[in-house]
Formats: sequence, C-alpha cells, structure tokens
Amino acid sequence: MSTAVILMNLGTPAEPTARGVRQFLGDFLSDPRVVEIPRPLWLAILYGLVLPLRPGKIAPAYREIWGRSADGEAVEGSPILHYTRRQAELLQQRLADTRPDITVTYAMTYGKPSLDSVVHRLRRQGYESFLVFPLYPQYSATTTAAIYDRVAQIYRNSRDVPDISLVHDYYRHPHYIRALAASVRELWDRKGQADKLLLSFHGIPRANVTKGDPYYRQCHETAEHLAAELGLGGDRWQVSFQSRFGKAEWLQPYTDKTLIEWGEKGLSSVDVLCPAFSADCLETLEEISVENRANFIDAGGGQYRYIPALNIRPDHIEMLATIVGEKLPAKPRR
Ligand SMILES: C=CC1=C(C)c2cc3[nH]c(cc4nc(cc5[nH]c(cc1n2)c(C)c5CCC(=O)O)C(CCC(=O)O)=C4C)c(C)c3C=C
Ligand SMILES: [Fe+2]
Ligand SMILES: [Fe+2]
Repeated sequence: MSTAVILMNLGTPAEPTARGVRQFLGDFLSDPRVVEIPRPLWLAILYGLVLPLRPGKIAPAYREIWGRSADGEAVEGSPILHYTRRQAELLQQRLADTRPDITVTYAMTYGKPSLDSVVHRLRRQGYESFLVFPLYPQYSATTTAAIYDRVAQIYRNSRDVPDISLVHDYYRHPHYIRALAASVRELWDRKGQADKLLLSFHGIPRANVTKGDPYYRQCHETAEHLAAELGLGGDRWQVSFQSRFGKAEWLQPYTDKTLIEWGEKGLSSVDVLCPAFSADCLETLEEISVENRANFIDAGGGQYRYIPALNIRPDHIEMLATIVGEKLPAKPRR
C-alpha cells in the first residue's frame, strides 16, 4: 500500500495585494485555534477593523518579499509557498531509492493548496495511508492543533476514514538541532562570531501558555539544546518572541524591544536566528531582516546578521527524511 507524506505549513496570500491578503487573513484569523477571544466579540473586531484595515497596511510588505530569499535561492512568488514546494520535491528525490512506497506532496493550513483538496486528489489516485507532517518544530495549539482540526474536519462525515498518522513536534530532534547549529557555524566560520546570538521564535499570547500550551517550554528546550551544540555560554545568547498581534500580552521578551535595548547599549554585533520557521517568509524576511535590523541600528547597534531558515538545506531535507522514516518504518521484505 502506498503512503503519501503531506508537508504542511501555515499558508500565504495568493497575490501580494490588499485583496489577496484580505482573503488569506479572513481564512487564517477566523480559525478559533488562532484567536481565542470569545467568538462574537472577535468576529466583530475581525470584520469591523482587522479585515478592512490590515490588508492595505501589510500588502506592501508582502510585495517587498515576493520572489525574495535570504539564502540565494531563486524564489518564485511567496517564499513560504516556494520553499514548502521545494522541500516536498527534494524530500521525494531523497526517498526515491530507499522508500519507493512513499510519495511526498505539500499543503497549507490556510489558502492554497488546501489540505482538503490535496487529500481528495490523493484519495482519487488510490492512496489509503497518509502522514501529515506540520513543519512546525515546536508544537502549539495555534499551529499544529489547527492542522489536526483540519484533518478531523475532512473526515467528520466519512465512514471509511484512511490510515492517518501525524507528526506532533521535533523541537529537540538531534537532526533538527544539528542542522540549526550547522547553519550558525557556517556563518561563524566565514565571518566570525557576533557578540550575541538572538533566537527569535514566533510569539503566541501568554494566556495560551498559562492555559497549557507547551510551545514556550519547547522553544526554550530548542534554544538550550542549540546553545549546548554550539558550545555557547549563557551570556552569549538569548531567546525572544516576535510577531506580536493585538493588545493582549504575548510571550516575552519581545524581539523588537530586545534589539532596541541592545542597540541602545551599543552592542557591536548580533546574529539573529528564527528556529520556529522551517521556511523563510514574511515574518523573517521582512520583520526580522528589515524592520528589526533598522530597530537595532537606529538605536545605536553595530552589525546585524539574519541567519536564513533551514529552507532547502541538505541537512534539513535529511532531517525530514529521518523523521518520516521514524514515523513510517519500512516493512521487512518477505
Ligand atoms: C493572531 C494571532 C497569531 C498567532 C497566534 C500566530 C501564531 C503563529 N504563526 C506562525 C507562523 C507564521 N505566521 C505568519 C504570519 C502571520 N501570523 C499572524 C498572526 C498570528 N500568528 C498574522 C496576522 C500573520 C500575517 C502577517 C500579518 O498580518 O502580520 C507567517 C508568514 C506567512 C507568509 O505569508 O509569509 C508564518 C510562517 C507560528 C509558527 C505561530 C505559532 C507558534
Ligand atoms: Fe503567525
Ligand atoms: Fe509580523
């Protein structure tokens, strides 16, 4: 029986226009996993304020990153979509000889290609077994569980539900930690070590963690393992959280405030790595590489270097192949 591996990431607008961003944010921000404010209040805010105003503000940032990369890869359209497609192609090539029983494809939680459309196509092609692989190293209900919900929704009314496995997290998988460390070391070998390494993770509301989301703990464990792998003392690195949205408190310390403080103290150099992002996207290419670079330098900081996401690095593809092998062990030949 053939199995399909579906690599999944968040999603992105179909085009870098206010209309494209509105459609994407409408789908994304109406998911109760993403925003936990009581429904009637949140829907009033979403349709009354966010969707009329935010797309016009964010679309220019999307235009800036459209076709852009941080690692020299020629990118077509939205970087996150491009990298997810390439990750699937390269993982398929990597598994071709050893696991001919596995087909690799990709889908997005919001926007296109939707998980729904991909699963139905695969089912028509005869696949009866799936591994849904969220490309989120750290589990959060806002991301990973949102994908689990989509899987459950697809089959809610089906009698014959296929064999589905799910990847939960890989925040301290040795291959993940080693790939992150190698990406940092490659920069240090070429250009030397900065004064500080900032590990900036996407934030979530603090209340989500208080209510039981393990994301904060997993981010810190990733950081501790990475620092140990790099042999980095506690005074040389720090964790921070980026991409705050809305008025509530999110996980702290905030990336933008940290970089402004470091700039004001006259820090001469900083390297920034975003371990929660398996592909470069708006949040890394714009918020980290452009906005926060300016925050740090305008506040008086020196050199600022953004270290790209793992994207299509061979060690990242190898890590994906290893996790697939662990979830789907090869059956012994008879
Ligand atoms: C509103 C709440 C949000 C939560 C909670 C959240 C969690 C979260 N998101 C990612 C990864 C990505 N987010 C991206 C964009 C993005 N995120 C939010 C809001 C929340 N994210 C918004 C509104 C946006 C869109 C941009 C904007 O309007 O500011 C992206 C990039 C997509 C792209 O097109 O490039 C990624 C990737 C994680 C990992 C996470 C929780 C752990
Ligand atoms: Fe986000
Ligand atoms: Fe952002």
